[in-house]
Amino acid sequence: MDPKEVEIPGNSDPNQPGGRISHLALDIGGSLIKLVYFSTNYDVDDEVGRSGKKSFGVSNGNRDHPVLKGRLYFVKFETSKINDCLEFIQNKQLHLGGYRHLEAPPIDKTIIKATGGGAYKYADLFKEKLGISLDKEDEMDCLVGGVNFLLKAVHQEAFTYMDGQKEFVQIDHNDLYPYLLVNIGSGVSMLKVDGDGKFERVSGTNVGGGTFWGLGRLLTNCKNFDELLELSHRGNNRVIDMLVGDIYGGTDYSKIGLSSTTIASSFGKAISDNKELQDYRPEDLARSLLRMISNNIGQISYLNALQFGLKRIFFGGFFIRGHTYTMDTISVAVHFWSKGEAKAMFLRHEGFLGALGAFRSYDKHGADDSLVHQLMQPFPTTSCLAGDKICSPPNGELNENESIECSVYAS
Ligand SMILES: Nc1ncnc2c1ncn2[C@@H]1O[C@H](COP(=O)(O)OP(=O)(O)OP(=O)(O)O)[C@@H](O)[C@H]1O
Ligand SMILES: CC(C)(CO)[C@@H](O)C(=O)NCCC(=O)O
Repeated sequence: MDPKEVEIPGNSDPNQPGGRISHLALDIGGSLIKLVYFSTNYDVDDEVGRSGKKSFGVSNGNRDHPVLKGRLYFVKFETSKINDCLEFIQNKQLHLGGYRHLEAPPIDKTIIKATGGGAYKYADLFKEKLGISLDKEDEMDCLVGGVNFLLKAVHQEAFTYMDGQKEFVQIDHNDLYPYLLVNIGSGVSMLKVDGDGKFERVSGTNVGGGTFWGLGRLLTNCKNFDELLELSHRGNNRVIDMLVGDIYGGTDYSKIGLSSTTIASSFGKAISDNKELQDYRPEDLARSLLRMISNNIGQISYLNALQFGLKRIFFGGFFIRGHTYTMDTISVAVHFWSKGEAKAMFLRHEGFLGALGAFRSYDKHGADDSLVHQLMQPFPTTSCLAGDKICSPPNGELNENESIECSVYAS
């Protein structure tokens, strides 16, 4: 794209008098649509500028673009409710926050960065309903771009979770690579990341978040994902999982390092209990299912980390949902299989990696890493609650309905 052919317009944000929205990016996945957008109350920022002038190219002397100070907003919708998402974008006029091809025919003039399979599947719908074109960015590129951005720019983004203890991880920018990124969406992608834009998708599994939600819904009749998570929180997996102790008469199988409480076979008790589905409590079914899927992903992740000699594994994707039991199970699996050698880490903005990567790609043609050049500690806001039809996570760990204070360059 020739920078001369485009402009990034600002438009009014009805929720923020005088606010301007200058960028919107989408990640349209198999289960969820994620939106990231930037909004500012200020016009061109005076404070950061040099020589008392408006801040053109402030922190990067090569740039001759104004700097806008404002906030990044994070919102999500279920993909099956894409019409709610279109309505939200329309109501807030977010679709004007892309870039414009000045010479394109009217229907192709406004362009929004988008990633995920839905950027292909729903391109015509976006054109028909909002009159915008989706500029497709590769999903894996965006995931890696999103994580690297978060790890470098956001204070207290990554943390470990084990035995009920959450600890933020200090990221050394000079010692970040290589690492394994495990993105648990509907399906799971595993990427070995060696640098910014330097990565390989080394593995994946079809047993992921979609499997948990899909099977869980069938087994428990839950009506939404958070209800299923909430159920799992209250359940006891031992009711339905077959443990080593169930097979070994209550004792450990210590010769091969298995304690009596290790799950020998997920859902294994169902073969001999002589019970029907309705005889099990939905709580216990949900717990066994969550544990089975989290364990499996933890183990495959560890095996990939082992194969490529990686000690750090970052887990992202909306399956995790900041849910303590999920994180605990994944961490224990990684710890168990790696004998404490590898470390599972989680991300505060876990579900927005791809959308953030797409957001960053607006700056592809600019200098270095300068679209979002200044970030502060994220803190909660209520600004985007109105458009989000999805409840907050059960443990109150907000990964949506949050904003990050930041600055962007506008063309
Ligand atoms: N409110 C929700 N509704 C549906 N699923 C949810 C919700 N919250 C969390 N999830 C979980 O998150 C998963 C989707 O995660 P994510 O948005 O990262 O992936 P995706 O982009 O939709 O999938 P993919 O990348 O495979 O296309 C769901 O499959 C489900 O397990
Ligand atoms: C197909 C994608 C990449 C779509 O996001 C994801 O759902 C996934 O990685 N699924 C796992 C596919 C596999 O590697 O078996």
